[in-house]
Amino acid sequence: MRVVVPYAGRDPKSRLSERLTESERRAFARAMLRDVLDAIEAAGHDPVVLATEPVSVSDADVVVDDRPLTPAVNAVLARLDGSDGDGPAFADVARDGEVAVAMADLALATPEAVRRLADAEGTVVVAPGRGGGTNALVVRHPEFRVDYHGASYRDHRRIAEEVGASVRVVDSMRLSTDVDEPSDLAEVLLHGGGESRRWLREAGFELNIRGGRVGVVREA
Ligand SMILES: Nc1nc2c(ncn2[C@@H]2O[C@H](COP(=O)(O)OP(=O)(O)OP(=O)(O)O)[C@@H](O)[C@H]2O)c(=O)[nH]1
Ligand SMILES: C[C@H](OP(=O)(O)O)C(=O)O
Repeated sequence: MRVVVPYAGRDPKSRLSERLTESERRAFARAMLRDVLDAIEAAGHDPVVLATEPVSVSDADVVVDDRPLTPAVNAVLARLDGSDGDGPAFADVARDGEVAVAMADLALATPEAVRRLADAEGTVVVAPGRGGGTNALVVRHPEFRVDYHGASYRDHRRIAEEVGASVRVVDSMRLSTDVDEPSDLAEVLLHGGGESRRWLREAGFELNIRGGRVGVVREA
């Protein structure tokens, strides 16, 4: 299945700016993107980065679309009813009748988690993110469209209901953990296995285990 991975490379991960400089956030966002692409490929699926500006990644197509997240993803979903876009970029979406969308900040994603998402039945499959977001979707319904930000998990369930889609929710710690805030860095150190964890370790981050929830500290 085609898995679209939205990626905003300019000033990414602004909610991490109290811990990371802008160039560090760019490098860390790239490391997370790499982990997501690796998980998708190892699951036997076909990632395509939907990027706001050109980005070089090995083993994955990149399509540049500088529109905001929601219209950029909806232009891909419109392929499912053949009503938008006639370039070659997402021709396989129309052919297959299905497409997945997985965010580039799912640093804990594994091939198993991606397979569970892709194999779930339902004409709309949703993997909720912490705090009300939507970390991954499979769309097999031609009329479903996204509306990201805010409580998008709730919005996507409502939109799916309105178009008559059958909804399945994937309950997955690995897909629900998007890395947005400093406390999420602890999850990467605890459960990550790829480039993102390596990048944090090399940048001097360690777990801070002092009672209560585990956090992170950075070596001076
Ligand atoms: N193509 C595209 N991807 C986007 C856009 N905005 C965010 N993304 C991607 O969508 C996913 C979720 O993004 P967010 O966590 O909401 O935003 P972020 O820019 O990564 O981080 P913050 O600045 O902290 O909000 C990430 O994979 C982003 O790279 C956009 O305008 N276009
Ligand atoms: C794009 C947005 O991501 P969040 O801001 O929740 O990480 C959402 O999932 O709607």
